[in-house]
Amino acid sequence: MSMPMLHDHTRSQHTRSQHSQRQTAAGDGADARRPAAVPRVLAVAGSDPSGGAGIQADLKSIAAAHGYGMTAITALTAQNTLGVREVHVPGAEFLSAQLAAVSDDVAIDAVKIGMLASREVVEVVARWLDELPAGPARPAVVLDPVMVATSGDRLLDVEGQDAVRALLPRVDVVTPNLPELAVLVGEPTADRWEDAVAQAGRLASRYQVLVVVKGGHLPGREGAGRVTDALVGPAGVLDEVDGPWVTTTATHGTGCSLSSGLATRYAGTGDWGIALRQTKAWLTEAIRAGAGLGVGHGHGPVDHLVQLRTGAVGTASGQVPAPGEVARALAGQADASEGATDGAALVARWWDDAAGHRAQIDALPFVRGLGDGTLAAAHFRFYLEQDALYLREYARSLARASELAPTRAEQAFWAGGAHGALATELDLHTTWLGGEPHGVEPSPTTAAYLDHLHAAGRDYATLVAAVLPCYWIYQDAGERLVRRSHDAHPYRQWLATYGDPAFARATREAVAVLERVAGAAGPEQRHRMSGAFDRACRLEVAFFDQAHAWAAGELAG
Ligand SMILES: Nc1ncnc2c1ncn2[C@@H]1O[C@H](COP(=O)(O)OP(=O)(O)OP(=O)(O)O)[C@@H](O)[C@H]1O
Ligand SMILES: Cc1ncc(COP(=O)(O)O)c(N)n1
Repeated sequence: MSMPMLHDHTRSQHTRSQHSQRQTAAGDGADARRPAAVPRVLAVAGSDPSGGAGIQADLKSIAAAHGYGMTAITALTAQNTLGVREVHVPGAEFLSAQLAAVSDDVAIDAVKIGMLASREVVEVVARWLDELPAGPARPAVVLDPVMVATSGDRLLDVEGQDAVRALLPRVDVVTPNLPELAVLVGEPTADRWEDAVAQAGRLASRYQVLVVVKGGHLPGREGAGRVTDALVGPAGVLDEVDGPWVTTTATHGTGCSLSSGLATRYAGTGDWGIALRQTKAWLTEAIRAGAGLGVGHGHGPVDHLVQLRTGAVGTASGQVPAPGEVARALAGQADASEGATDGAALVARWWDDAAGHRAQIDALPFVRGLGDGTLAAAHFRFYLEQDALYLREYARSLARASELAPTRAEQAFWAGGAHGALATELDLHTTWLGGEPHGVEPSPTTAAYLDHLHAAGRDYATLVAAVLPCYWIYQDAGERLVRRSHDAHPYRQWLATYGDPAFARATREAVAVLERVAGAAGPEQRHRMSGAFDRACRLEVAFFDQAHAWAAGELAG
């Protein structure tokens, strides 16, 4: 239930404002660009004809993150999964022409910079970055400081390596692997995670840039079975995202894929922490599926578009699946049940299991009446009154989730949700109910739902699972309702609230959090989560149905 939360919910905009300060020395104090529905992302990188790294990987990663990809090619390589045979760097002026052709015409939401080959190329890119607009029109910029390929071949000459440091103050985020990080700070390569994070902190404060430090090269990560990436700013670690280590040779292009996925998801969410978490979850699945592509004899590519094939349709990237999409996709997936160990697959299964509840909601007289406009005004009012009561308490549950959240990004996300729920509750009273209610009590259904949320608040994982259906089911049902609106529809003003893009975004992020928490949970905790999720789905059905049950009781009485 609960209408879309009428807030532009919390996003950590630290780097964008830092960036604005950098770009607006004249002090225009411009704000960050708003998150884009379909981010337009430019990859400035080299070409890998075998399709696993470089611009080819970037375009697939951008597509997997639901962005629109564009390219400016810095260098042509003749390489495959075994190694790089030749590199051809076109004249620098031709790169300038490509960059200008795109930015003169297209409003770019994010830029990913990869292989730069030489100092000359670095300088062209630096000049172009300097010419980009400041303030909200400026794209987010992610630099993957590619130096050496997985195969050991150099992709940036020594002069270029020095020059690339000059790009750091011009970008928002840099994503070095451990050897690249060491070169950038001028220190030996870290062989302990704490040292790598400390190095990233020094780089961040020296250049006032955010650093995503990647653990893929850390000694011992194979034995540990986990691999961690961290988002580090000048003041220290902002977020740490860890995931399972996948034993595979299909790691060609992981760095390219991470950086372009990150740029795209940042442009779509406005939050680096969320973008990193979503990207890492997607990349782990892509690495896992890579070997199945059977491409090449060396370090094979990851399967960027794994979601198209397995049908974990977009959940790993935080997208809300269309009705039936996950169910259809999972029907063809033999192993996506008992053995499901990763969060996205698990959550996809819970959602699939809720398909019956969702169909029930669509068939309820209340929802059908709301769709075709025949719903009685008294029923609608009863629903709104209960929704207002519900939202007041739901806000407390979201605040509790914020209190229990293990990371700053999740803490901020739930706090934003709590604020939004309260704002919506207030709006229900002022806009829809004509003032504060008098003598309205929670119905048995509302009370049961609130009891469920309250009981779930003892542990974070269960609480996240319990609060999720309010976002997801509402968004799912709302998507179909909003399509039924028309100019003469008596509830058109209400139906319009279902189309709020901020709520759709919040739902995607909430699902991404649930996936992360489910992925990290143990078997017992997962059991509790699935029970809490299912009960909340059932209560959603009852909540939508209660106006009619109430009316029937009234009539009978
Ligand atoms: N075997 C693996 N299993 C799971 N995740 C991995 C694995 N190897 C790398 N990653 C992840 O892939 C991303 C890239 O990490 P890595 O440290 O390998 O960077 P990189 O060296 O720049 O990549 P590339 O191999 O493209 O050069 C990170 O998010 C990292 O956590
Ligand atoms: C054009 C190009 N850009 C980047 C890489 C790095 O990717 P990896 O380190 O996985 O080989 C590459 N091999 N080729």
